[in-house]
Amino acid sequence: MTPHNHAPKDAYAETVLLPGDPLRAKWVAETFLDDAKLVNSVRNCLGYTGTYKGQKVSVQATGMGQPSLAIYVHELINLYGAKNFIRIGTCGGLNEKVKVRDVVLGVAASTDSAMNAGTFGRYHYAPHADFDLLRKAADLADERKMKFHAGGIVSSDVFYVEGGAKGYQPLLDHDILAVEMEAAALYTLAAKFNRKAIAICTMTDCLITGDEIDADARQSSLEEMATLSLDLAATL
Ligand SMILES: O=P(O)(O)O[C@H]1O[C@H](CO)[C@@H](O)[C@H]1O
Ligand SMILES: O=c1cc[nH]c(=O)[nH]1
Repeated sequence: MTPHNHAPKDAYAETVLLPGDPLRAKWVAETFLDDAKLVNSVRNCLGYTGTYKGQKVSVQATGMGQPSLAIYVHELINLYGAKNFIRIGTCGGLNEKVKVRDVVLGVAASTDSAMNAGTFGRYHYAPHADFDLLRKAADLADERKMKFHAGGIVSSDVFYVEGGAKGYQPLLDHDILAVEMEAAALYTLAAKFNRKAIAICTMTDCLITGDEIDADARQSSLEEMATLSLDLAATL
């Protein structure tokens, strides 16, 4: 038990899906898991454990931004023994080849966050996904004939970036596909504690074209990301 999580020590599975949004955690648990039980509701940052295709799986909301995610993931690793982390997020498009509803596998996560500066000093550490998870996720997406992209993303500390897409110009110039707000901290923590992590995100709004997911399509779009991630969890 911690100030952020009142679940007992054995409450979580080794594999944990991590949406930012607590209601996405609830939706995944109630829609796709068998025997889902609420294990954490501190601050309404909901966490559930159940089974998927016979495999024990958890889903824990992280809130928005790297400091918030880092609290939940640090505790999941160090107090709850979690081993594999699959972020299931939304992201903004930064590249015209990524269309609304497309899934992005975050191979590496650049960031403007100061969180790693103290740790790495003069180095610019490159937070990256686990290769095993990445390869399995890409293979599963291919099997489903899903449209996905694998490449660099940016974990931004700022949602409302000055100038919109133009505010990301150096990243646009270096083939970054999308922006979200948590993957860099997740990848860094996973590397530090020898765990596996990947961010799988659905593009909901393109900062270049202004295209947005429409309300009707939102659920079904996130469903592709959720079931791909659960199928990945079932292989671990
Ligand atoms: O949909 P989630 O997982 O919350 O992810 C994205 O959405 C939030 C911003 O709206 C940030 O947390 C960003 O990373
Ligand atoms: O962080 C995010 C997530 C979705 N869309 C954005 O523009 N930014």
